[in-house]
Amino acid sequence: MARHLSPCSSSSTTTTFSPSSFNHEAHLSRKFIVVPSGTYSSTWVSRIHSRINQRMHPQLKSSNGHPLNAAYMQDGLPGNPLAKEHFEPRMKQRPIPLSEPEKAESTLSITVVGASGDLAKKKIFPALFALFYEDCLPENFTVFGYARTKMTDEELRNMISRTLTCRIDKRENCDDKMDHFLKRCFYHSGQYNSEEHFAELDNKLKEKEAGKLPNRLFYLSIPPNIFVDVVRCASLRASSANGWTRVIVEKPFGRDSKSSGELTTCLKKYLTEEQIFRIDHYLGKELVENLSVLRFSNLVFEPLWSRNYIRNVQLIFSEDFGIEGRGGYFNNYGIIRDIMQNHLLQILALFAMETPVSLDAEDVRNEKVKVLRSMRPLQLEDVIVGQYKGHSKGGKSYPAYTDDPTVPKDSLTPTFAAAALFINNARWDGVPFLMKAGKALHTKRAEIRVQFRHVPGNLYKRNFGTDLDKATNELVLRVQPDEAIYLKINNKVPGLGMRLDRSELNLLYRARYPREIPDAYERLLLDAIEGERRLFIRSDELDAAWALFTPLLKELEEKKIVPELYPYGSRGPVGAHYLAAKYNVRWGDLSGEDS
Ligand SMILES: NC(=O)C1=CN([C@@H]2O[C@H](COP(=O)(O)OP(=O)(O)OC[C@H]3O[C@@H](n4cnc5c(N)ncnc54)[C@H](OP(=O)(O)O)[C@@H]3O)[C@@H](O)[C@H]2O)C=CC1
Ligand SMILES: O=C1O[C@H](COP(=O)(O)O)[C@@H](O)[C@H](O)[C@H]1O
Repeated sequence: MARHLSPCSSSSTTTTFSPSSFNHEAHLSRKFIVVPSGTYSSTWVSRIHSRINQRMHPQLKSSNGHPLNAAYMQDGLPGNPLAKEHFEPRMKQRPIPLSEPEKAESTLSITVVGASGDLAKKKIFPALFALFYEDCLPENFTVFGYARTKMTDEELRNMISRTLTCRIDKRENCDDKMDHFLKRCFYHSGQYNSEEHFAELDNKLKEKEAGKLPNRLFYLSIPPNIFVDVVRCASLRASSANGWTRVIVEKPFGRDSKSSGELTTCLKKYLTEEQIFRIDHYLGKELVENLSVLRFSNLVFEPLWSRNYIRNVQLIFSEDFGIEGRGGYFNNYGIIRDIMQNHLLQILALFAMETPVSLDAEDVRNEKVKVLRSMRPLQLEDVIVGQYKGHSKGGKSYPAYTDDPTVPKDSLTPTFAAAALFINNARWDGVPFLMKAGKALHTKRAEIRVQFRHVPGNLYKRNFGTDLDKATNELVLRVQPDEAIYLKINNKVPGLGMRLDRSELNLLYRARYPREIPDAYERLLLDAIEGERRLFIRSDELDAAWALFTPLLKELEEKKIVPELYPYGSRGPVGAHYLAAKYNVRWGDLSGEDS
């Protein structure tokens, strides 16, 4: 039966051969590939082609520019329990005979550790279903939930089913797809530090894998204090015997340079760097992915991408809700660690990096690290912090941060911060990169704003009035909501006179691409499954990010800097305006002129 066109397939054509009699692993092991006859879908064909390419041309890229399953060739470096020397020969191009398990069909098991939690329910299971729905998961896959909560398989399925949704354009077979997906979901209850319980999980996984080549992905959707326990137990008792084993680690990766370094050291007792996928879900967002495309594939942008033409860059994150019971985590971290040190800094690095040698993960991450290591140390006077206070509006009252039962009454933890950062390199010398992140503000939004310099000797400056800043071009990448890329330009108002206007050249995603945009977790899960690391954080990137923020965070804490209070639902503390003004910048999101 032919399948629907999937985003995981590159074309909708149908090719002919018989799936039932075709063992693609066995075919990959042959030097010459014979395609049997029969009817088969393009999805499967493209997967097979990918596997053939991986085997014969390890440097080939998939159509989206990703290296094809690069990690499949790199995983399993020797020296720890999860390392599989078995894979070492795959790194070399030579016609070696495959072992029996390699010849067998492979399976994928995804274990969501912390399956009873908020992130698992809200994001991970729905993302896995979306991948299944789009035919992006391998034929043989199993999803396991693991947590301490006692639950049956059926109860897990009920829990998951409440948050599954189908892509708008394919609703007709949604229920069937959900049933199929849920049948592949299982649950194992266990402690996070029990090798015995992970050995039980291993038995269940083996049962489902049924002797096929097992690849295993663990998603650590748990609080950070139990990361190492889980990695130890999983690596010793539940790693794949002869396939790959990878671990996705959720943030926070420590709370400063020291704790992050310790975490990395502990994880590396059990995992190689190649097996660790540190997730920053902002890197999986559509508009963040598009940042490099916009810059490197349009001649009109790249030449302008420097201090010569750019006045300042703004990275803005705001949420219109408060902490809402997450104080146990948040109060120990604060907004700088929660958003700036990772999400916004990652965007900054992508924005400012030099052209990488290629789109390979290591080439891109090398360039990002260079930017991070070129950052000027952050000064306390270039940062302002805030905390939301209670507020009543329209008969409704909104709580202060310290009203939350999970937050200590005397907490100084910032729920808002703004900072001016600089990159000490030739391209960006003197250009302020302003970051702003806050909870309980007037709007939910994430965007990248690029304000360009004035036009020298502008012929039309008389027509702009006194505020020439208002006449400069501004490029905005609205990451969310309502994804868009727009460029503010000056144009003439039609008519006989010479009146100038500000307009937007607007690529509004919902107008141009009516299809639903995949969630960031979908992209990142798929990448981890394919062994693509470009959108995951390498340990030296992490070190550089912490090296930038740790001294500032220490100073804020040691000096007990009191955050400026701002009302729940407001535009944030006024200090953010003064900070921007210090560098002749106005926050673009507060200008009120965007459409
Ligand atoms: N929620 C979100 O939107 C985001 C979360 N993250 C990160 O993802 C991870 C998971 O987040 P989230 O799902 O919100 O976390 P939860 O607090 O919901 O925890 C997940 C599961 O871990 C177990 N757990 C919770 N606290 C403890 C504890 N103290 N000791 C042992 N087990 C515990 C619980 O399962 P059980 O009791 O059944 O064992 C819980 O269901 C965290 O690292 C978080 O920082 C990152 C970005 C966004
Ligand atoms: O990592 C985090 O991100 C969320 C915001 O993610 P988004 O995709 O909804 O923008 C934030 O609420 C949370 O505090 C933080 O830990």
